[in-house]
Amino acid sequence: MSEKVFPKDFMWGAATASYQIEGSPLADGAGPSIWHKFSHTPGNTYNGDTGDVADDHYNKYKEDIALMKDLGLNAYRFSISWPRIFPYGKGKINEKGVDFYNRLVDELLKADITPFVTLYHWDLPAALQDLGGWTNRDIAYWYTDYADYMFQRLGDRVKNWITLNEPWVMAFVGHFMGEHAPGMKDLYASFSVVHNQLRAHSKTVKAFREENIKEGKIGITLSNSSHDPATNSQEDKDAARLAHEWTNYPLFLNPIYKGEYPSGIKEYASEFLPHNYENDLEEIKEKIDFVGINYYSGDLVKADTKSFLGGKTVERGLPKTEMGWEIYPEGFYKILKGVQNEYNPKEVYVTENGAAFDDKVVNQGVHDEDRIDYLKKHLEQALRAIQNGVTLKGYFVWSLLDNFEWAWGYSKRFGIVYVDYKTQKRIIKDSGKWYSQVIKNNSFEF
Ligand SMILES: CO[C@H](O)c1c[n+]2c([nH]1)[C@H](O)[C@@H](O)[C@H](O)[C@H]2CO
Repeated sequence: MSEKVFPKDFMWGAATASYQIEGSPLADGAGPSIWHKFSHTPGNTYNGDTGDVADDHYNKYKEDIALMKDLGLNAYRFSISWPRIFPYGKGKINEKGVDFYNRLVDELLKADITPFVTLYHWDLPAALQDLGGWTNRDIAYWYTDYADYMFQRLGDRVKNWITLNEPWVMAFVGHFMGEHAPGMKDLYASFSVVHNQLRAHSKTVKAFREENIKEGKIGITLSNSSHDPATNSQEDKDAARLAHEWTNYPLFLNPIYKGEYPSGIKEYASEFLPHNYENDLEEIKEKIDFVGINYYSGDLVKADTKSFLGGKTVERGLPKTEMGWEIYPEGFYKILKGVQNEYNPKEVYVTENGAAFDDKVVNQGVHDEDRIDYLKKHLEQALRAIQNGVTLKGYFVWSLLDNFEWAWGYSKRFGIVYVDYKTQKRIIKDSGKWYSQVIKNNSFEF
């Protein structure tokens, strides 16, 4: 393999999520999600932004798939909105919600674009939150029933399934920091949410196996930030290791692959884990087909007795994106290599990588050289990972379209396609044109 070309059949895609792009959250019988309620609660999002319209993808999906085709994508990662299917989370089924995703999948296949479906990207049916949401052990059954229903309805055409998107963010940003829905601030709740998501994930993997979906594959997508010790001191090294075990893939892959939480979590955070959690570990340890890795940035960790797990992040003084995240491509390699070394997954996909910059339309174009530079530097590290034994099979840029960036509303743009929210006009940014060339050449050098 030439040193700058990705393997033959490497998958090139883009990623989105239902609440961030679809709009029409209550259309055609859909029930409210916790993000519908959270964004409609004053003070929770920038400018009071909500997902009521977003990119109007619910109505413009055919136009957007035509855009994907123009860009040359051969895969597309999107999420299903659980409350469109089960308006109350369980029980009554909303056929019109199922129809939308049937139409979306059929249109993707017509365009020769492989669908990669995320079953859960944070938009929990609000009715289930009223029952405790992810803190209620029964959610493992509610979620598995929802997932299994989707396998039955779409499994003849959708072969690649992701159970959960970034369970760490759901658990800690949503239940400890309070900055995401459902807006809780309870560390015990957070660790119960970690544990119940793992139970739901593994029950769903079992249900997936029983559905016997021809050529089907199932995995999980995990958030990661490369944590390096701020100094060579043992205290900083220990703090960086704990931060890695807590916020990155080990918190979930250790139980899934090894049947136990990471050693640092057991040693320093076991009081927060649910009572008798050990009884669930055997069931949680369930083989998956691939690991999805999300990566955006890295940081330094300094020992700090006042911080949770004894560490706080400090900056390196590197250039930052519009999110204030330092640009650290080498961390991408470290995360990818670390996953392979620690768990040796059959397949790895980069299910999100991208950057927000202050994009402006100039002469009907968006000249986002900073995003091209970010993407190129990270693709170099992804190829380096493959050349060093990582079973990386595909890359999904975040995101196809500028979209609703959670608590930041529409103030942060991650798309390779610009969205004018007043007119809903799409403009392919220079980074989108560049990415199209990457796909055509299977390389970031052309
Ligand atoms: C530290 O970044 C996280 O891993 C992360 C970044 N992002 C994500 N997770 C989410 O999966 C997306 O919904 C966000 O839109 C996207 C951009 O913020």
